[in-house]
Amino acid sequence: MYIHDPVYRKIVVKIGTNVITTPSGELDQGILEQLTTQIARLRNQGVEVLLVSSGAVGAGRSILTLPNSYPPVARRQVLSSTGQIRLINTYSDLFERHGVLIAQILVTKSDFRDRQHYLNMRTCFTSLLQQGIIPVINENDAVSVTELMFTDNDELSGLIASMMHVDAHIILSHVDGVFDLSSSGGAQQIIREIDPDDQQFQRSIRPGKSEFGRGGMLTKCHIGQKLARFGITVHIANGRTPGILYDLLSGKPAGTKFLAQERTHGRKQWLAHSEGMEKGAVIINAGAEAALRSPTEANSLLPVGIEEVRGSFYKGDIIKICSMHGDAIGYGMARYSAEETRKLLGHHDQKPLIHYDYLYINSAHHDHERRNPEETL
Ligand SMILES: Nc1ncnc2c1ncn2[C@@H]1O[C@H](COP(=O)(O)OP(=O)(O)O)[C@@H](O)[C@H]1O
Ligand SMILES: N[C@@H](CCC(=O)OP(=O)(O)O)C(=O)O
Repeated sequence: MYIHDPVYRKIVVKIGTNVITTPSGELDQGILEQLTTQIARLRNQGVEVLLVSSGAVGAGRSILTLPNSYPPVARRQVLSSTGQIRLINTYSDLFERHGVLIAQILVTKSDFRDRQHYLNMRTCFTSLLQQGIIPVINENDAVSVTELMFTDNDELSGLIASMMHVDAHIILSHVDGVFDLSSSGGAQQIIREIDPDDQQFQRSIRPGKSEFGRGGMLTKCHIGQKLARFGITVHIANGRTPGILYDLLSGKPAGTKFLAQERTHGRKQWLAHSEGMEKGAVIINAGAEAALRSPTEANSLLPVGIEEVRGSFYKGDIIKICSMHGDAIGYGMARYSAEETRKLLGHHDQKPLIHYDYLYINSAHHDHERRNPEETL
């Protein structure tokens, strides 16, 4: 299959556990063959592909059986670290048939925590792509535990998509896309296109996830909206549909598409993914919140609007910005330490704690489905 003029030149493809696992829990060779063939052909046509694949825990489950009484965190560690070998070997063998070399990159949330480390990772991915190698990425489940875990690989792949400034993030699930579940009765329709500013469609999503999946549809849509606002098109489609990647890269309608808005600055994209990585927090008053949320003005966060400083942070650290009600309204990079900020609380005529260029404000409150490790097995 040759695609005449692929609509995207650089993509992240995320494959969920349920896509590549048979009902009995084995890796599904047939589907893996289909997907690796499509990816290899796209790559051989010059499309740059970063692959984020789940399935380590699933593959581990097919290798060994642990007693039911086994502690959940240790279970995930044992299954993922044994299963990842099987998963990556399967990918390596299948891509080799097409003469494509892959690299394995396992990451944790803390790898994205400071800007220098983040940029080092970007250099790594860029260098691999330059060499024509496909990075196959997964969370390092053996060492990432509880609060420093990604919600799921949809979150991780979203972070990589924005870090690498890709044209499209393709989330391959075992369902055909986002269905409109808001009306009862009758055949359910797929929502073909979603404008990232439209909050209404979320009513059609049921919380919860499938067996073996970790995040669920709400997380996928949350990522879809966020990336589309940064200027990255996001597709949620069925990874089991034959030729699905060819269809998407040919511009044929398939699954659900989040329509990309104008591109935003890379630094703000990084800050937008800072949830859980902050070193401290500030509580700001209503006036400051209104200023930061202003749709017409680019305002920085000044000490005069800060009511309280929490935790201990230094200049250059990421901090969370909370409203008086305790809601996280955004993230930014601090220009003062926590101690210096405390001294400046409420003072006028001071330089901003967070300059506008280093500030990201959530555009809406999203329900976020965070699962604990016990629920992921
Ligand atoms: N509106 C919706 N459209 C499609 N699926 C939905 C919707 N709301 C909830 N879901 C559920 O989301 C699940 C897909 O998410 P997830 O379990 O994360 O899949 P995967 O493992 O394929 O990544 C489906 O099993 C489906 O039951
Ligand atoms: N890192 C885990 C996958 C976690 C995950 O997000 O799974 P999924 O919801 O199937 O994409 C694994 O490889 O088993």
